[in-house]
Amino acid sequence: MLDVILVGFMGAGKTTVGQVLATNYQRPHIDLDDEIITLVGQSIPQIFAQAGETIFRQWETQALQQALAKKGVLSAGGGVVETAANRAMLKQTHIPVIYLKVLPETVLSRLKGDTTRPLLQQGPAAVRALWQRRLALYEQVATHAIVTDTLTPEAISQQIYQLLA
Ligand SMILES: Nc1ncnc2c1ncn2[C@@H]1O[C@H](COP(=O)(O)OP(=O)(O)OP(=O)(O)O)[C@@H](O)[C@H]1O
Ligand SMILES: O=C(O)C1=C[C@@H](O)[C@@H](O)[C@H](O)C1
Ligand SMILES: [Mg+2]
Repeated sequence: MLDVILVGFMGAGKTTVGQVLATNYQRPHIDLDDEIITLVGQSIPQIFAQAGETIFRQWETQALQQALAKKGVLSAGGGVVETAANRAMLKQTHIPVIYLKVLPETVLSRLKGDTTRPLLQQGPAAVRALWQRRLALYEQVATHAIVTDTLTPEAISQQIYQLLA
């Protein structure tokens, strides 16, 4: 069974913190975006460009289903909460779901110049609107939340460990 699932907006640090947690506590690390890339055999920008977001979300649901049966630390993708079936899976599981909270300003600063996230390419106003719309969705699925804007990945990893101890 997984130990913990990390959710939150793009740039919240799910991948970074998941790697630190997994290394520190000698657990496997699973990144849902990497699982999708392996499943489909294409990069995320390629999937969005060729198949579109709706199909990407279907792959994401399949990857989540598979990941929930694995062991270790799962870093979700930022949009995992977009799909009702994913929210239901996250709410039903007994695995702790940690919401890494981050302000849009922090996201925009951390991900300035990023070209790997298709939903960031529409500019700051669109990112802020997406962030606002998703707020309640992360709250719905989370068992715990950590405000991460001013914390290092190491400090966040330690807070998660303490929350789960
Ligand atoms: N706590 C932090 N403090 C400073 N920078 C951070 C922190 N966490 C992550 N970053 C930086 O922000 C960027 C995005 O981090 P990361 O890829 O972990 O985000 P993510 O939540 O996995 O995003 P996505 O939803 O797109 O998968 C990286 O450059 C990373 O180094
Ligand atoms: O927030 C999102 O919708 C996304 C976040 C990334 O992790 C990737 O899953 C993809 O770029 C979509
Ligand atoms: Mg990530």
